[in-house]
Amino acid sequence: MQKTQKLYMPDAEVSYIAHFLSGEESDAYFRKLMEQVSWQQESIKLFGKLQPMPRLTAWYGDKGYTYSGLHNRPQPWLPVLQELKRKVELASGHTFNSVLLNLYRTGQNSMGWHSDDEAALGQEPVIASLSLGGERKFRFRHKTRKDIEPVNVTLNHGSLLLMQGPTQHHWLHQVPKTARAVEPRINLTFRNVNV
Ligand SMILES: O=C(O)CCC(=O)C(=O)O
Ligand SMILES: [Fe+2]
Repeated sequence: MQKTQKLYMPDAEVSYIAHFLSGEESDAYFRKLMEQVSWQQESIKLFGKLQPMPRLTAWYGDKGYTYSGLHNRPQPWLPVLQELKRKVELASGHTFNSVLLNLYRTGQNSMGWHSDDEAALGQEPVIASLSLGGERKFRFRHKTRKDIEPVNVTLNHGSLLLMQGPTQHHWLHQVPKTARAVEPRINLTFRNVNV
């Protein structure tokens, strides 16, 4: 059942569909993506030093795009990614021309605080984030208002999180490390990139 839950967040528009894909579908997509995606170990510049990113990534789509200071030439769509893109487009009512994939191999893999506010994503980007595999915590924090509490969502196997409207202007998000033993997790963020 695709029940949409609206998160209560001022200055944002975020909704969550916990059971976007069935358990069986989710298992099958997880296995296919582990196998078929060309996972890369990229580096990021942190305090002037090149460091390996604490996760593997891959980029598929129609156009090139700069992300975390890296210019990635996207790889051509795989059939499995086009299939997922179609499902996400139907559910969200938006179209997408690229997907960024993240593979968090252990609880020590993570993503730091950021917002997806690169110019190439446009003024009020719609970002559809599909999660497969181990559950991880996803945190939101308002950029300027200290009176607003951070928001935590557990992104489960087969869930879809939709961020749109002014969300990226006003909020940061992260996937923190966890000391718990967690299964590997794949996240796909579908985006629209204008070049
Ligand atoms: O793994 C996630 O849920 C978050 C991914 C993300 O924020 C991003 O790719 O920009
Ligand atoms: Fe993000």
